[in-house]
Amino acid sequence: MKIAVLPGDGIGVEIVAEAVRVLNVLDLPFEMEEAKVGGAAYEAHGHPLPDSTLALAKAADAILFGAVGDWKYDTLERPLRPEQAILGLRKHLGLFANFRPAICYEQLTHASSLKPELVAGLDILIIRELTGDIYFGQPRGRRTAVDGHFPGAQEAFDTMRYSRPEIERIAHVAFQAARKRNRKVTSVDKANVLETFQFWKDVVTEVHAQYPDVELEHMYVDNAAMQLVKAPKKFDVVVTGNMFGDILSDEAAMLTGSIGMLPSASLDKNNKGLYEPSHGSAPDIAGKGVANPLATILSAAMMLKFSLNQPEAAARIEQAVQSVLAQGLRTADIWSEGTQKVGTREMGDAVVKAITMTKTIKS
Ligand SMILES: NC(=O)c1ccc[n+]([C@@H]2O[C@H](COP(=O)([O-])OP(=O)(O)OC[C@H]3O[C@@H](n4cnc5c(N)ncnc54)[C@H](O)[C@@H]3O)[C@@H](O)[C@H]2O)c1
Ligand SMILES: CC(C)[C@H](C(=O)O)[C@@H](O)C(=O)O
Ligand SMILES: [Mg+2]
Repeated sequence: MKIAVLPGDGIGVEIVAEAVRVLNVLDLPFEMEEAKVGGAAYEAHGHPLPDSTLALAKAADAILFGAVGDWKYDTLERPLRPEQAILGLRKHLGLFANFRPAICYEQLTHASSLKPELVAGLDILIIRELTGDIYFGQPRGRRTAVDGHFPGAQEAFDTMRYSRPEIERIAHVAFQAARKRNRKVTSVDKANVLETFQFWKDVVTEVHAQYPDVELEHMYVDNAAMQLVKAPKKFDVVVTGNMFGDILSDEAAMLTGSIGMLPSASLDKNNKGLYEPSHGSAPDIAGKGVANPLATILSAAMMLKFSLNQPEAAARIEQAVQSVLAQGLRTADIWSEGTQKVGTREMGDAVVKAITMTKTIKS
């Protein structure tokens, strides 16, 4: 089982180190190879996604990714910016299906910014289309306006687009995922304004005909943003486009207590995948040893389940995470009165120890 390890920038380095330690304690025949990506790769090779990193990612059975980006690269021309690395990996590897489960662990009910009763027992799954939409649509650029409110002025433009097969395949992913859960899909769109999303809604409705056992509801994205904080437990599977999914998944992260708790899996049509926390490189706390590594550790568990066919090992990681939370250990982002504040490393240590304990009990 070959895993490409791409820590990236900022806290990416710190949190991936903990996930790797957790994987190593499982006693499975992993072959891990690390490569630079993002700003780190730009510094070393002059490009955020060097050919060698892309080749490693392609050759691996799965990819463990940290995060990329730093404010200092924001003035670089766009193709050289760190974020292009993760966008390029998604595109080149065909990782169109992004799973972002938002689960509120019992011990973190009080860490959420919402009232405990709203999030207790929360378990929703955001499925974000990841290789289309305004993120990748062409043309895009800058030009002189020939019409609009200010003809002759400089303007910038992007293109929002989705093709029928792109919508069909993500709709199938969502309905199939719902069959393994509570059989409800909420498709989030902006069909009242955007033709791209009227088409999205039409195609999702057509695909739904093949899944009569799954309930489908449509919701506009502005309402969905509101409903997510009003009554999040009414959702089961949420399926949406690339940009709305980006925004709603950060919002959903706060239902779980912290963005540092939200893992993700980005899958291709054969379930080969890239696994990363939903958050970024957090330059504001990078290098301080305080970042929460649990989203990355839980992403490693998703990797074992989805791409490496090791569901038992995945369950051991998930149980270990629950166990450290039950012990009262908290990084700063999920800390509350009466719990013990720990750093990135100590949190990783605790997860490793909890896994080792289950190993001892089993043998
Ligand atoms: N997939 C990715 O690599 C990815 C995702 C999102 C953002 N980014 C990039 O990251 C950089 C920073 O972006 P941002 O600040 O908007 O978003 P961010 O997710 O990096 O950080 C947002 C806030 O959440 C906190 N945070 C994030 N992860 C945390 C963790 N594990 N533990 C504790 N606190 C955590 C940060 O300290 C910050 O206050 C930008 O360059 C952005 O483009 C990369
Ligand atoms: C860094 C950026 C390109 C990325 C996105 O917008 O997809 C990030 O916000 C994410 O959620 O993975
Ligand atoms: Mg995002």
